[in-house]
Amino acid sequence: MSRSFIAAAAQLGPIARDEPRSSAVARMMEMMREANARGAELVVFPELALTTFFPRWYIEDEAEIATWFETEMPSASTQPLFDLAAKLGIGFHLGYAELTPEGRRFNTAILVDATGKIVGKYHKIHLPGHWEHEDWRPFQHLEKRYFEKGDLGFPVFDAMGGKLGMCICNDRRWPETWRMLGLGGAELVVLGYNTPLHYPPAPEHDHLQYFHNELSIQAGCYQNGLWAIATAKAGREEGCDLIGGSVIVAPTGEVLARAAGTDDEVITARVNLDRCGEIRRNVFDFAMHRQPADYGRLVE
Ligand SMILES: NC(=O)N[C@@H](C(=O)O)c1ccc(O)cc1
Repeated sequence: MSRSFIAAAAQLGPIARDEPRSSAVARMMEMMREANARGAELVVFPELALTTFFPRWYIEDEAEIATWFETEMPSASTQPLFDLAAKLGIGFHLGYAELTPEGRRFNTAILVDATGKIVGKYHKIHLPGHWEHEDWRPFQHLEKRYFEKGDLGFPVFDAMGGKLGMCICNDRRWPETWRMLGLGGAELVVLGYNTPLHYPPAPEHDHLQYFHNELSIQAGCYQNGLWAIATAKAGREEGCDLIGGSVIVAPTGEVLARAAGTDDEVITARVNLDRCGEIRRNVFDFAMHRQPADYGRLVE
C-alpha cells in the first residue's frame, strides 16, 4: 500500500438523546461515501460516535447505563458501516462505549482496515471529569464514573502502509500520550473528541477551547514528527455546546484541513507518511538527541 493517501475527518454534528444508533450510522455512511468520492482511503469518526455524549447525565441504574454501551462490534446497527467500508475499500476509525463480556466498561476506539476487519483497539487512558453528581455544574462530565481507565497502553498498529496509533479526546492534551505513541513508532495518530465549549471548573477559559484543541494536537505532531487526524462530535447536543474544529495536522505542526462548522462535515487532505522524516530525522531525531537519563521524574 502506498504511504501517501488521502484521508478524511468525518465530523459529526449533534446526536440527540433519543436518536437511534442506526441514524448515527446512516449519517456516517453518507460521509463515508462523500470521503470516498473525494478519493479518501481512511475516514476518522469521533469519540462515542454512535450515541449522544451520555456522560453529561448522572445515571444510577446499571441497566440504564448498559443501554449506552456496545457488547459486540460490529453490532447489528454498525454492520452496514463495516459493509460499506469493505465495499468501497476504505479504512475507518470509530469511537464507542464498550461493555466487555466480563462486565468491564471502556471508552473505546477501533481501527478497521479496507477489508472491514478490526486491526486495532484502544481503551481511553486519561478519563476526565468526576465520579459523583455535582450539583453546581450546569451539566455533568461523568467519564470517571462510567469507564475504567484503559488497560491496553498506547499500542501502535501496522495499517495504511505505515504505523498508526490512537488516542481519545482528553488524551490529546497530555504530552505523554503523544510521546508514548511517537516512541512506539506511530506515523499517524487518529482520534475523536467531545469537548464542551463551556468548562465549568474554569469558565474564564471557555474562549480558549478551540485554541487549546489545536495547540495540543499541533504540539503533539511537531514534537514527535507524526501526522494527526482529529475529529469532533460538535454542535449543540441536548443543550450542551460542543466545539467543532476537526483538523488534519502534518508532522511540521501545520494544519492542512480544518472543519468550518459544527455539523456533519467531511474534510480531507493528502497524508504522506514519509514526511515524518522531515522532523524525525532532524530536530526530533530521538536516537540522536533525546536524553531519557535526565527524564526520570516523568515516571515517578
Ligand atoms: N471527552 C473528553 O475527554 N472531553 C474532555 C476534553 O476535551 O479534554 C473534557 C473537556 C471539558 C470538560 O469539562 C471535561 C472533559
